[in-house]
Amino acid sequence: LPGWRKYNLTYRIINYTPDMARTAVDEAIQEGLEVWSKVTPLQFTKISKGIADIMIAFRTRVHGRCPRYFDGPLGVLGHAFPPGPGLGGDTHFDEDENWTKDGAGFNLFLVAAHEFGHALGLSHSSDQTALMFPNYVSLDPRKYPLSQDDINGIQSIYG
Ligand SMILES: CC(C)C[C@H](C(=O)NO)C(=O)N[C@@H](CC(N)=O)C(=O)NCc1cccc(N)c1
Ligand SMILES: [Ca+2]
Ligand SMILES: [Zn+2]
Repeated sequence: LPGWRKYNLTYRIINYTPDMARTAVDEAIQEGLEVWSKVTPLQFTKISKGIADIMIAFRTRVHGRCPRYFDGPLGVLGHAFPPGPGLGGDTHFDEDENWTKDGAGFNLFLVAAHEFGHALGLSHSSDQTALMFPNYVSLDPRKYPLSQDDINGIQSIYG
């Protein structure tokens, strides 16, 4: 099964980027998760210690026991592991990027929403309008970032 076998998932923000206010990071992450909970029965609960399903961290280059590495400024912006125990669901953002809550640099909400798609079981889409399209397209973050392709994908797992 490509998805989580439960609807109530926990997440924990392990560390914060210095690029943004902590409250702005909390909001961007929460909204990035809400994009998906709005169209599925999924619920997300923030915890501040212990092991969460979705452990979120800002990292650079080779980091911890993560099998994937970051590449400095630009290029890869983040990665997330598909549902499962341990590393499954964990989401990392490349701290060598300039993270913002507006149009400058890379919008954390938009990248987070994309990465959480992976953390919930989605892979990349060839639909240019999809949030799960491989490349970052700077959308107006206030616009609804999910395309029908994204909704079909997530509802095929958690319908
Ligand atoms: C092979 C992967 C590790 C690439 C990585 C990715 O897809 N992470 O989910 C990534 O950071 N891709 C860049 C594009 C690239 N340089 O390969 C990206 O912008 N992904 C985040 C993103 C954010 C918002 C929207 C979309 N469509 C994509
Ligand atoms: Ca990078
Ligand atoms: Zn991706």
